[in-house]
Amino acid sequence: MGLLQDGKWTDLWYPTKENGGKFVREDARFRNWITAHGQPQPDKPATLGFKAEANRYHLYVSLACPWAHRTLIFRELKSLQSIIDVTVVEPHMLHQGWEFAGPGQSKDAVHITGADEDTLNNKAFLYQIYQLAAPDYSGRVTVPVLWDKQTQTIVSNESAEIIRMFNSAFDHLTHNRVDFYPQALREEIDSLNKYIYSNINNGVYRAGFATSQAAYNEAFNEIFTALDRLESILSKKRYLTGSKITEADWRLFTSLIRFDGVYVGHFKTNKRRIQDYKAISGYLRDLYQVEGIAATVNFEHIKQHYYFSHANINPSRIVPHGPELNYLTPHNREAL
Ligand SMILES: N[C@@H](CCC(=O)N[C@@H](CS)C(=O)NCC(=O)O)C(=O)O
Repeated sequence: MGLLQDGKWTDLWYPTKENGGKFVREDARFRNWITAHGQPQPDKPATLGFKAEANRYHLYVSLACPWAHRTLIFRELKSLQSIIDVTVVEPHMLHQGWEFAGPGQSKDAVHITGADEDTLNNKAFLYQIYQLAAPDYSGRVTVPVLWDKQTQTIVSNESAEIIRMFNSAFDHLTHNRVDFYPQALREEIDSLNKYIYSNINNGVYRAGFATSQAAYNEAFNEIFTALDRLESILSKKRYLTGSKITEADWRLFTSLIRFDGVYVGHFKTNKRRIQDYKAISGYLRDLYQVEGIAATVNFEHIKQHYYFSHANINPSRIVPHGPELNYLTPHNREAL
């Protein structure tokens, strides 16, 4: 685990000491946009515009990562599978960060089924993809990465923005006009996203990566206060904003699906399991059973990543076999 400093790889864990033991997530640095016609977003003049074209863009993802998982879900639900191809990194993120399968693997690497070689750029490590895009890059090397084959650069490494692009920029090519960010619900979705990001999506990391009891306590309390609030919303509505699935649901989904299998144990978010919340657990099964979604969930990569990569949290690197999970039982939420 590490980061690039002036284009050079440095093996460093997150600096929590200077923040009283708190984990503070760094902002993503590549923030350009793909639009149907290639102009930059009108409200983001500093960014470059990229034109939506078939087979021009490539996704680098980890199947373990909740942020990357969002992009795979949108690729699936927006019929982008044949237009945007994907490379899956190895789940173990070790001294050289994310790495690909294949002959260039680091000596500590263990190949896990489902990880790919980088046949597009022929690199061994994800940081080398960042170096291709910006030879003097400084910052963390994260997934997902949306790569432009034409200009050989990274369009975006911010999942929240990649899914917005996927939601609409390619509609004229795919003719899939399902809208997960409809105009009338934008304010509500934005406000849910903000709340869920800080208390759940990033909340579990703030609990798990905390290096002081106080920082852990704060995150832990915020997570379970938020889950109680979501339980109350979801006992009255099938999805967060009502009867239609929106972006806010998919952003919550990728954290919920990792909760009982990993966060409860590895990140110590163990006041309750998702299974113990009647409404949230039914809602999670409902989303999991949407066509195409189960195939985007890989529990082997998820468990291998967290338990094996974070040796400061789990020094033995033993990956637990349990718990038994079954998201295919009836959700009984149609009536809501
Ligand atoms: N803001 C980014 C966050 C992505 C992120 O933090 N990904 C994690 C994996 S779950 C990562 O690659 N971490 C490597 C690191 O922090 O060094 C997004 O949502 O796209």
